[in-house]
Amino acid sequence: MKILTAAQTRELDQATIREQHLTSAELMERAAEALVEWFCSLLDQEQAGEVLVLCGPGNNGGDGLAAARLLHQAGYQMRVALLPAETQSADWQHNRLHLPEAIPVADISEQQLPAILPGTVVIDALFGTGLARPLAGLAAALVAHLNAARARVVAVDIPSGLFTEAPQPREDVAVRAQHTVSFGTPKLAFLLPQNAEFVGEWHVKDIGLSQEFIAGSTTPWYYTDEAAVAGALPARAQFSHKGTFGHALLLAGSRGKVGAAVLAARACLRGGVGLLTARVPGCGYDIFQTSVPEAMCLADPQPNFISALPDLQPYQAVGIGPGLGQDAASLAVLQQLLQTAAATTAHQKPLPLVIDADALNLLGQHRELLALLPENTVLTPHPKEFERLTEPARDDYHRLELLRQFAQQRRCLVLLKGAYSCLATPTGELHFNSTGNPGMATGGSGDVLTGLLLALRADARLLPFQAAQLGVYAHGRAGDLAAAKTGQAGLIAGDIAHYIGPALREAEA
Ligand SMILES: NC(=O)C1=CN([C@@H]2O[C@H](COP(=O)(O)OP(=O)(O)OC[C@H]3O[C@@H](n4cnc5c(N)ncnc54)[C@H](OP(=O)(O)O)[C@@H]3O)[C@@H](O)[C@H]2O)[C@@H](O)CC1
Ligand SMILES: Nc1ncnc2c1ncn2[C@@H]1O[C@H](COP(=O)(O)OP(=O)(O)O)[C@@H](O)[C@H]1O
Ligand SMILES: [K+]
Repeated sequence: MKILTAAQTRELDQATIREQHLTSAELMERAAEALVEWFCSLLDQEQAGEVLVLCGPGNNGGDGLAAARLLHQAGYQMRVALLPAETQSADWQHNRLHLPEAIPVADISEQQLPAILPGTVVIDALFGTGLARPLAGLAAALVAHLNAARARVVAVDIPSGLFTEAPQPREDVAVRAQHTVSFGTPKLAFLLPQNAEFVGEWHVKDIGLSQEFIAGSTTPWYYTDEAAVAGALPARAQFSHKGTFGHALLLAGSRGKVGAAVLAARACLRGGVGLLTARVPGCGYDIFQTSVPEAMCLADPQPNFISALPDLQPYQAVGIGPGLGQDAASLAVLQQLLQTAAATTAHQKPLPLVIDADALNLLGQHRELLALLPENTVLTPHPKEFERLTEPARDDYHRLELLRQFAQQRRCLVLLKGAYSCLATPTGELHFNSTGNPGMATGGSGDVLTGLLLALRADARLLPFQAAQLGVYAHGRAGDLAAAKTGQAGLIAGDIAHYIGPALREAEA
């Protein structure tokens, strides 16, 4: 699903009106109906108590006025407060005229901020995608008053004060909502950690906006939902054999971290690899062979870390990093891997690599090695590892820009991990993942992801981006399936590996 800018959202609005021969008020009515339907499913009249709608002067306020009317008709006890402005939009005026007289309406002023008791349900319809500048004056005072009130807040389209695709100066206020109900497409602001305290849980409602306009829009931002990966995993042909699905090499583990190799290997096998060989330090040989009998194992001559690169000739993809440690000998292995991979081919392409964890940290310390990365290498840094590869980011938006630049410059697929993990492509696209949950914030989750990505990169049937996107999505989906059984607190990384099969099956052609 595409993520559009505020300007594109406005054009989308107009395109929909033209294409479907609507009035803009009719489109606003759809938005209000979608909001109200969602609201009624959240709280009934009794649970809601009095509902206060705060309305700004534009179409976001217009949505609020229309929703107030519809909720009143549904039997909710409504109150409306209007933020004064020199002019109001035409559809605002339309809905103001049609507001039932039974609903009390007050004008907001510095002297008369609306009373908001703790627990009141407030619908924030002050500003939406038309926010033109940071909040100041009365609007800022109102938002501070609302945030101090400890009300239950539902934001319409986007919490007022948040920009759709840009950061706000730090001192600015924005509404802190528990829920944000948005229309048509998700907003970039929803996907960034710095906005989580404002956005709360977000919901995107389909209001029949022009699919043709969306299809024709250019954007660097995408949201990987179920539809984006549907059918991404080709069905297995009747006469396929283990060679069909690739032979992967995993370089992982050091003394005390052999578990990382075990987890990555299990995930790789569950990811459908044909054959898996793991290079582990000498101390890991028995552990590994006992824990993952389906994989082959090449013990390193060193007992505590990996010091020598096996011959790469038999392999269709190589993963390196989980539990690797940062010994100088392992750095030399990484360097040799990068040099050799560029010259080795699988499926007539540079040997696919997946680089994670300490291998990323080593790259960060020796940035001259970045120039050796073969095209379409998959790197999976969490924000700290990404900072070591690049520079500290000013904020989440700046980090996205660094991510985009890095992926373009290095012609790699770079996955910035976390909630809504963001996959950057060599062409400058950013794909935010929709699956996963905070139960996955547990040691080893990333190792499982590396193993799964390795399996999918070894599968010659998948293009590099498809493999990475499917891997990230299925990893999160496996985490969601696992959490449904164990709860988030009880989830451990091995559970994610266990559910990779069911998660991948959902994406099978
Ligand atoms: N597109 C869609 O798909 C659909 C969109 N819909 C809805 O429309 C919303 C967008 O409406 P919108 O464009 O009228 O903008 P909106 O957010 O109401 O704000 C503009 C007003 O605020 C003012 N203003 C701005 N910044 C300010 C500030 N800092 N401090 C003070 N004032 C400030 C600005 O005044 P000005 O800048 O001219 O002074 C203007 O009056 C969208 O979020 C969604 O809810 C749905 O109805 C249908 C489907
Ligand atoms: N709050 C969250 N929501 C969704 N996914 C998460 C969340 N926290 C962590 N994850 C996922 O779990 C994995 C954690 O990886 P990483 O930080 O490398 O952990 P480790 O090094 O312990 O294996 C990533 O894929 C990340 O996207
Ligand atoms: K709003």
